[in-house]
Formats: sequence, structure tokens, C-alpha cells
Amino acid sequence: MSTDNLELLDKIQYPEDLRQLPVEQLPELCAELRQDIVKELSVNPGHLASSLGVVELTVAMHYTLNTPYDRIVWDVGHQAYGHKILTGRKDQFYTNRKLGGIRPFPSPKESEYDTFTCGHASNSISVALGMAVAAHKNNEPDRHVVAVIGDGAMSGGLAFEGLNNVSSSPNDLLIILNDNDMSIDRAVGGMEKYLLNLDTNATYNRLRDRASKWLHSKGYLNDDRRKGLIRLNNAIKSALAHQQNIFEGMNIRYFGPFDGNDVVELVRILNQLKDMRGPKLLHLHTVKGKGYKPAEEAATIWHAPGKFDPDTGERLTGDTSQQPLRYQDVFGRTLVELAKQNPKIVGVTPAMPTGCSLDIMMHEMPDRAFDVGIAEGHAVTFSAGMAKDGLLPFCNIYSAFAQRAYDNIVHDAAILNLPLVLCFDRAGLVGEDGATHHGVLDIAALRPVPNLTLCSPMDECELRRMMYTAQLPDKGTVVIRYPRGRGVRRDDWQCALEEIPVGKGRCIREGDDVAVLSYGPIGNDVEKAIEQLKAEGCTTSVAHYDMRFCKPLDEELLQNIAAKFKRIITIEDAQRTGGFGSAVLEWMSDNDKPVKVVRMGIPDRFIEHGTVPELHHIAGIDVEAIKAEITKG
Ligand SMILES: Cc1ncc(C[n+]2csc(CCOP(=O)(O)OP(=O)(O)O)c2C)c(N)n1
Ligand SMILES: CC(=O)[C@@H](O)[C@H](O)COP(=O)(O)O
Ligand SMILES: [Mg+2]
Repeated sequence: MSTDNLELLDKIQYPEDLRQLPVEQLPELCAELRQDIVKELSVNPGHLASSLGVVELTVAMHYTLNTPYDRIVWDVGHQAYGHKILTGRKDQFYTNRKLGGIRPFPSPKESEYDTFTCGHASNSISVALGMAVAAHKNNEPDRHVVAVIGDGAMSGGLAFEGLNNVSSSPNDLLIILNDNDMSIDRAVGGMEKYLLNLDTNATYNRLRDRASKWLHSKGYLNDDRRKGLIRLNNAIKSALAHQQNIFEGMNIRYFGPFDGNDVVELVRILNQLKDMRGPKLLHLHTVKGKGYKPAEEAATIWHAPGKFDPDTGERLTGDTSQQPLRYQDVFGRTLVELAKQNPKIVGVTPAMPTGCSLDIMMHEMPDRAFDVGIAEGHAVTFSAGMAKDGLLPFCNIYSAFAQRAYDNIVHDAAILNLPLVLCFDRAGLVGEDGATHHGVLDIAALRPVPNLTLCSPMDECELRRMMYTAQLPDKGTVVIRYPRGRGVRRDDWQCALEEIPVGKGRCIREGDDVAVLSYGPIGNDVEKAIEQLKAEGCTTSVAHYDMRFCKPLDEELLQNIAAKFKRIITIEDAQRTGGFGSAVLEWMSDNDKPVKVVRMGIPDRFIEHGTVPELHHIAGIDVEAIKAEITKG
């Protein structure tokens, strides 16, 4: 891939510059923009394939709309790199996702062109509807509001709630459905099949397109066109009585599907649609990874491929064969092992089979593993239903996305204490995906919920033991949290599957002066800190306990610790407020223990993006911070 000649892109800093170009030059600009994204991401990794797929749409929207006065609301925002480059951030794009650099997803904190918080899927229709209604109420009929939502994000319940509400208040919202048949993995579900069917109904599409062209030629699309539209809609509907369009059925006018990778055609369509009054949906068909062959051919891998050689398409992952497994793979492999022994076990993921490694089970036991789409709440309640009727679901959700499923956990799982295992992957600070993706609220959110058992493994073996324990009889609803990335063991991760007594911690090392109580893999950093202090000649005698369970706490162990130490330090990779340390502090206070508890955890603010070590440092939970805290006493 040639990466030099970006003549048109070089002239553009903001959409005003883009709007100076004649429409015939837009295909060339798209080619340059695509080239720039590929070149930048090859050395500074991020979300590649989705951004490549919407290059034409991005250019066409900024060309036809008056951004930033007009509102573009991106869904997830992982596809918005072209948008960033065209809206004043071209020169900073090399800092994308880096500490102090531009944010991983659009954010109004960063640019006036970024209209809302992005990161979690399926909110765009609700947000944009709110803005469209506000424009109406604020008497700003000229403000165009556009939601851009992918077919994957359209599978989320929030998107359906938004659609359901669209026609309830007067508004001129335009929803652009970017349909590429892909989520991160293949898009799934009834809506996906429905969209595919819409794609293939040629007669209907031809008529819709002709109708819109005819209306435009008559000037109906601009002013008083409602009557004409209704008459024409009805004529089309009766001609195609068998064809019911779900969007039209909800009073959202439907247009498409059109080729979303044809920029000239997109400009024509958007110019026609943008001034049309009332809510409408434009269905575009795009190719995920468009224009970069390796990404077109393997969109899941190229969703976020890491570093790569832009010319050959070789991914530069390095040799990982000597490294410990990722926690997600320990989960995926152990689940299959357990499922072979226990026929009741099933696996559930809301749209992250590759991300959480449930794909291992999907390949080996396809009828026992379910990808339910981007639907975290449903994933939990669906699992609860299966648990109620005799199955034993392992439902794996990224901790940050599980925030979407809070009431489902409380109402549908915990109240009946159903036998269900919630595995929270990506728990803790996740790194470059930043504030929206850090899985740091789960402990504080779930600790007050009765019946739940909350635990976190210090290493891969412990994860296996916790998974084994959770599927034994009468364990109720168990939540196991573990982080993004690799474990700490090499060849010995596959320890025997043994029960851990629920609510029992363990002593990692004895000591006399101060006790550190850790929860989860951060206990390995505690060990490093203690070893380093010893090597540096520190004489403080430090005990270390891996508490394993945040709920129930190991009260016997806490009694012993309180009897021996005047000062203890707790540490967790999660929000400090209300977390594991708070649980220990409450216990000490409730039991009148005269012990000073120092809680190490993430302070009460949102942590942005950077590498995990950088963020642990900023949050004050890295090895250096642990050493400093130990030696303070
Ligand atoms: C609530 C939530 N769940 C899961 C994710 C992870 N996720 C990010 S992008 C994505 C796929 C989105 O598919 P689609 O909307 O079709 O966009 P595409 O990548 O195909 O352009 C998923 C599952 C998320 N960001 N938010
Ligand atoms: C945009 C999004 O939400 C996902 O693509 C997320 O970035 C995946 O994170 P992992 O890389 O940790 O699977
Ligand atoms: Mg998609």
C-alpha cells in the first residue's frame, strides 16, 4: 500500500475545507483518508476495520451537513477515526489512544464535533432522538440530527427502545443504519436476518428509491410533502401487501438499502433526505474493512488488529508462545473442560465470543454456547431463565458492559439466588480503550446485592478453581472478576480442578508489622513490591493475604489479622469507594477492631486512556505505590 501522496487530505483540517471540494474529488479524498488510517494504525493500533468501512459515509456526512451545528451521533465510536481526522485532529491522530493523546472514542470533552459520549453500544438513537426533540423545542428547525448505528449495535435493547420512541414526539431525526453483516464477530439475531431480507427484496427497494427520486423532483421532500408521501407510501404498501417494513411500521420512513461505499451516491441521497421532515431511517450496506484486503477478508481479526505491516498485511504480534495464557483463554478452555463433565453447563456471551474466548466452546459444543448479540441485560436474564429450569449457565460479560445489566443481575438472578455464574472479563483498568471501558465499578455496584458471591482469582489456577467451585451444587449466583490480558503462569496454568471453600482467603506470606490484603491478580504486584523492598534492604515484615472473596468475606481470617496487626493495607484494581477495601473497613468497624485500614484503589474520578502500567501508576495502585504505602507505616 502506497502511503505518500495525500494531496487532497493535506488541504483539509476541518469540514469547511472539505466542503470546498467538488463532489467528483470525493472518491479520491476517500482513498487518501483510508490510506492515512491504515498507515497510522499500523504503528499505533486501534479499531481499524470499522473505520475503513465508513470512510465514504463520514466524508459524505461532513460534506452535506453543517457540522458541528448539525449533530452526528456515532454509535460506539470505534468507527469514527475518519471523523476525527476530518475534524481538526489530523495532526494529533498519531496520539490516538495514547496517554494524554486523543481519546479512543468521540467525546465532547475533546471536540465540538463529538456530540456525545461514545464507547458503549446502542445509545445513539436515544441520544440523537433527544437532540432532535431538543432542536424542535428550541425552535431550531434547521439543525439536522443524525444517528449512525451499526447492524451489531442495532441488536442492543437500548436501540430498540429508542426506535420504539422515535415517532412519539415531533422530530426530524435521521437514523443511518450502517449494515455490514458484522458485529466484532458475525452479527447475530432476528433483526440481522430481517435486514438481510430487506437487502434482497429488490422490488421493494427499487420502488422506494424511485419514490424518493420522484418526490424530490416534485419538491415534496423539502416542504409540504407529507400528503404526497403518505399517498405514495400507501400505494407502495398496497402494491406490496406482503412486505411489511418494521421501521415504516413504527412510523419511521425507510430508505434503502443503498451502497454506503459510494460517496457520490451518498452525497446525493443525504442531500435529498436531510431536509425531509419527520423521522427517517437510511439503510446503507457497507463492507467492514473496505479498501484494505486483509481487513475485508478477516474483519473479526482486523476489528482491532494491533500493529501490522501495511504493505503485506502481516500482523506484528511477536512470539507469544512463551508467554502465559490470557485469562480469557483460561476461561474458554476451562469452560469446555467443565462442560464435558457437567452436561448442564452452557455458555452465554453478549456479542463477544472472540473477546472472551467463548468461541472455543462454540466450536467444540455449538449447541451449548450462545451469542445473544449486544444485549448484556438479556444475556443475564436469558441465563437466569435457563438456570431456573435446570441448566447451569456461565454468562461472560466485560465488566464495563455489565453495567448495562445491573437490574437483571439483581432482579432476575440474585433474588432467586439462581445457579448462574457471571464471569466478568476485562475487570479493572483495561488500558487504551479508556474511561468508558475500564471495568472498575462492579465490586462497589454488586457488593450490596444480597445472595451474590463475589470472588476474584489471583492467577490462572485460581480462576479454574473458582469456575469449578461455582458450578458445584447450591452455590447460587457467583460473580468471578478477572482482568484483560495475560496471567502469570506459564506451563502450569492447568492445575487440578479443586473446590475452594466459599468465603475463604489464603495467606501468601506471613509477616509481623503490616498486613496487605489483596483482591484479584493485583496480589501479584503486592508480591513484587514485597520482594523488591526486601532486595532493597527494607526491614518491615510484611504479611500478604489473597482474600479471594469480597463477599462473603473470610471473617475468621479477618479476626486473626485484626488480632495481630495494628495497620493493614487493602488493594484492588477497582474504584476504591465502596469496593473490597471498604468491605474490610466496614467489617473492622462493625466488629470494633482498633485497626487502621489504608485502602488502595482507584480514586473517585474517571481514569482516561493509556497503557495499563501507566494507568495503574496514575491511579496509585502500581508496585511503586504499594511499596510507598508499606514503608509509610
Ligand atoms: C454495550 C456494549 N457491548 C459490547 C461492546 C463491544 N463492541 C464494540 S463494537 C462492537 C460491534 C459493533 O458492531 P456494529 O455496530 O455493527 O459496528 P461495526 O463494527 O460492524 O462497524 C461490539 C460488540 C460495546 N462497545 N458496548
Ligand atoms: C469498541 C469496543 O468496545 C471493543 O472493540 C473493545 O475495544 C474490545 O476490547 P478488547 O480489545 O479488550 O476485546
Ligand atoms: Mg456491523
